[in-house]
Order: sequence, then C-alpha cells, then structure tokens
Amino acid sequence: MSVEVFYTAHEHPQLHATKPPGPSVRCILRYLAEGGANFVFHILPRTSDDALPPALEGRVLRLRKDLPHVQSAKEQAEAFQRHFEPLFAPQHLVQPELIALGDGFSSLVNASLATLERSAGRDTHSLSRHETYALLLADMTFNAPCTGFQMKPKWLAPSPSAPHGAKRCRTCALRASRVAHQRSTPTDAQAFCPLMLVSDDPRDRETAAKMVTSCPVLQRFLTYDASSLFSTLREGQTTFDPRGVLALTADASAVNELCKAMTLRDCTLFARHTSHGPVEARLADLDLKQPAKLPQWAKIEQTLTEQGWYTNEEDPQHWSRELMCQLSRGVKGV
Ligand SMILES: O=P(O)(O)O[C@@H]1[C@@H](OP(=O)(O)O)[C@H](OP(=O)(O)O)[C@H](O)[C@H](OP(=O)(O)O)[C@H]1OP(=O)(O)O
Ligand SMILES: Nc1ncnc2c1ncn2[C@@H]1O[C@H](COP(=O)(O)OP(=O)(O)OP(=O)(O)O)[C@@H](O)[C@H]1O
Repeated sequence: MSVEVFYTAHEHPQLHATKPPGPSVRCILRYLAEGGANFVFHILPRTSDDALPPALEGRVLRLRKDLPHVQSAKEQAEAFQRHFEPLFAPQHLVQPELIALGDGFSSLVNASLATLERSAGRDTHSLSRHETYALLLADMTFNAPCTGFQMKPKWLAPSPSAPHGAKRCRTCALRASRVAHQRSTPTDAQAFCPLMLVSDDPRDRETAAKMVTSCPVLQRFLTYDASSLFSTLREGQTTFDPRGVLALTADASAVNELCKAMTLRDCTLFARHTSHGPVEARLADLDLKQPAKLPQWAKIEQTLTEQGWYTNEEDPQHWSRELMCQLSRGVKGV
C-alpha cells in the first residue's frame, strides 16, 4: 500500500495530503508494519530519479492508532524525552522527532489502509482523525550486505508478583500459558528465557544470542557488548516496579513508576551491522504505557499465579516440565 503526500518545511516540518501553496516535495509513504498501537511507513522519493529532503532521508514515519490506550504523538515524544532519554546513551536510542500533519492527512492514509490485507484483530485499527502530529524515527530496517535483527528483551528480572519458588519468569510463564491455548506471539517465537540475556554465565547469554541471530558478530554483540544496555534496562524495570502490580498503592507516583517499568519491559531492540562496520544497536518503542492497562496487568499476574503457570503446577491437561526458563534451572539471573 502506497500513498503520495507532500512535504514542506517552511515554518516546521509538515506532511500534507494535498499539494500546498508554495514549494513542496512529493514523496511516497509505503506501509511497513504495525504493532498494537502504531503504524509504521517507509518514506520514499516519488521516482528513483528524485531525492528525499534530508529531514526524511533514512527515516520511517510512525503514526499512532486511534485506540484509547495510545497517547498522541506529542505526548509520546514528551514522555520519551522526560522519562527514557535520560536513562540511555543517545547512540542506543531511536530518537523520535515530531512532524506535523496537514488537514485530511489521516483520512487519506486511512483510505489506503482500508485497501490493505492486514492481520485479523488489527484490520479494524485506523489513524486518529484528530491527530495533528506523527513521529519520524531512524529507519532501522536492514538489507544485504547489512545483517540485523529486532527483538524484545522483555522482563529481565523475575516478576515481583510471582509466588515464592517460581519456576518461570513472567515472560516464560505467559508464553507457557499462551502455548496451552494454542496462541503464540512474535515474542513467544523468540523461544529463549530473557533472564539468559542478563545471566552471569556468558554461555547462557550466548545460547540466547544464538536464538536471536545467526550472525556471529551480532551474537558476540548480544553476549558481551550489550550487557550494560541490558543491565540498564533491567535496573529500570526493577527500580520502577519493586513490588509488583498486585501490591500497588493508589499513589499516583507509584502508578507512574509502574508504567515506566512496563514500558521498559516491552521495548524493542534493533541491531545491525555491515561487514566491517561497528554494530549499531538502538532501543525503540519506548512509549510510556498508560494506567488504563493496570487492570489487564493485574489480571495477568493473578492468572499466572492462580493457574500455576509461575510454579510449573498448571492444570495436568496442559502440564509440561519447564525446560527453557532460567528459574527452572535454579539460576536466578539477577
Ligand atoms: O503483556 P505482554 O508481556 O504480552 O506484552 C504485550 C505484547 O505482547 P508480547 O508478549 O510482547 O507478544 C504486545 O505485543 P504484540 O502485540 O503481541 O506484538 C504489545 O506490545 C502489548 O502492548 P500494547 O498493548 O501494544 O501497548 C504488550 O502489553 P503490555 O506490555 O502492556 O503488557
Ligand atoms: N525505527 C524503525 N525502523 C524500522 N522498523 C520499525 C521501526 N519502528 C518500528 N518498526 C517496525 O514496525 C513495527 C511496529 O512498530 P512499533 O513497535 O513502534 O509499534 P507498536 O504498535 O508500538 O508495537 P507494540 O505492539 O509492541 O506496542 C515494529 O515491530 C517494527 O517491525
């Protein structure tokens, strides 16, 4: 699905649905992917003879979905700057930049999205007609000879809500419960325990790395060089959520901290490298989660505990010995 739009930068960068008065650059938005909360588009020149304006070169456009739990692009950018940018080195982040949207932009893109075959469950999602901004992000896709990967590190420490003697971390427990119901997400398909990424034993880290990528350089990066990045992620997850959602007080600042921890538990790591170049690794999708999700997070913890997923004591009909999780091997990883 592609749609033609117009870029101007008179006062500030802006994308228009129709040609505005004065000079503008035509460009093409091509659907790349979508998650639960956002659409992502490649930005291309109109023809191979045209060039993109420097501000759009090497960028993708992220447009937020019209869903109640999704913040506006401006709120996303502000929350990123306030809460997450200070935690990581700039070279390890995908920095969002705001770009304004002209009248009719969302309707134009929505009409194009309607022509696209999208995954069931998400095919009704559309752009908010009231949104006036989108985000420009570094394009982290990669093409040969460049190799790369995208993965979610997820929960790098055991859930503080899990019962004593848990044999599964939050990610492994949720994966096991979904497998029992014949469900699997891309995170489940990663098929390693996140605690392995932060294990003291490099052999564990290497095993996880091999599940992420077949590229030896990127495996080495994940096993050794990414350790401080994963440690910072884990520290944020545990510092902002020391007691777990079930022990949460109504205190607004505790709720906000939990939302930060949950954001750090659901971000994406992109990494890539060319044959002789260094590895470029950046965290993305650091959109502050919203308190509206609290009941859902609490429900997940309750279910994982009550149905025995944490302790590997699930219903015999679904039971299988946990082999993947570090906790089942008696390794704490924290
Ligand atoms: O609850 P989880 O751990 O399964 O995480 C959800 C993710 O599932 P995953 O396990 O990574 O496949 C889920 O990812 P998918 O849609 O399955 O790719 C979303 O990221 C969801 O966040 P949001 O509702 O889009 O804000 C994520 O929800 P929360 O991070 O708000 O819990
Ligand atoms: N900067 C980027 N460069 C290349 N591809 C990207 C980039 N950002 C996102 N994508 C692609 O678009 C997909 C959806 O983007 P994103 O994770 O931002 O959406 P989301 O709705 O916030 O996701 P989630 O469902 O995890 O909440 C990603 O999984 C990835 O494949």
